[in-house]
Amino acid sequence: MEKVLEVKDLTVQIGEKNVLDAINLTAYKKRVLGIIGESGSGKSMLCHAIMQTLPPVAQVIQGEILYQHDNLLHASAAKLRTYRGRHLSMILQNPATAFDQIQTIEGHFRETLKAHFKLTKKEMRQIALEALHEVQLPNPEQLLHYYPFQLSGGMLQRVMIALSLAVQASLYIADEPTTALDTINQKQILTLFNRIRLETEATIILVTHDLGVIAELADDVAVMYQGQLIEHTNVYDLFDAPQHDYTKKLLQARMLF
Ligand SMILES: Nc1ncnc2c1ncn2[C@@H]1O[C@H](COP(=O)(O)OP(=O)(O)OP(=O)(O)O)[C@@H](O)[C@H]1O
Repeated sequence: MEKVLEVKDLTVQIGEKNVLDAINLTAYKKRVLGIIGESGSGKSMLCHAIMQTLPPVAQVIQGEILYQHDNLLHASAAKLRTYRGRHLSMILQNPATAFDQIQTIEGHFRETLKAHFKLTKKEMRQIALEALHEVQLPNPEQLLHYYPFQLSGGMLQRVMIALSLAVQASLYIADEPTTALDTINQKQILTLFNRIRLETEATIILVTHDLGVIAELADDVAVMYQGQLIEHTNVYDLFDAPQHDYTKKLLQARMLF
């Protein structure tokens, strides 16, 4: 298995508190790494640390974040911009905040593609249409002329994924991507992630509260508890032979439903 991302001994503090405490984590090519853990355990902090979008109050105390063997913590601002726009894709819970409300969907595709490739308008349009088709949004031609506020949360979520597909992102970080969506949209997004896993070379890091989602999609799982990563294993071992008491409780709680 090819390592795409390696987090080594990462500690992040807010005030006196270690919100991430000596985290070691590996994500592999073409695999889905699920991250679970109770509210406040540090899942979002970990995603933001990887994307280098931590809030200003958070301080990295020690560690490394290696993306394709390059330490993101020491990358230049220009390199980080390239990584974020082209390689790393963060799929947010509330996609509306990620869009410029006075820019059409086509405008968003152009801006993203122009930043990383030399393409004509016609080529960019073609790539956008193909990506929107990939995420199974209806009437892509028409959609290109829409503004973000004209689309539902589920549609925007898919446009976000389409933008990442258009640049062939290699690492998707999805922080509770379906929490704000209704059941039908949830299912569609998860199906889409499954297709990305099967049909592209990408790695997906998926934060979720839902063990059902983990069972369905994840190849590997990391369990977070109070800022620590207490278990990091493949999905079969997690369900068959959980090591940590917290993980056992989590699995038992699920059996009750
Ligand atoms: N901007 C902030 N300022 C101060 N503390 C913060 C901030 N953001 C997060 N924290 C704290 O950092 C810790 C980890 O939070 P984080 O959001 O990563 O948890 P989480 O596991 O993603 O929780 P949830 O499942 O509820 O999203 C928590 O104790 C939280 O209160």
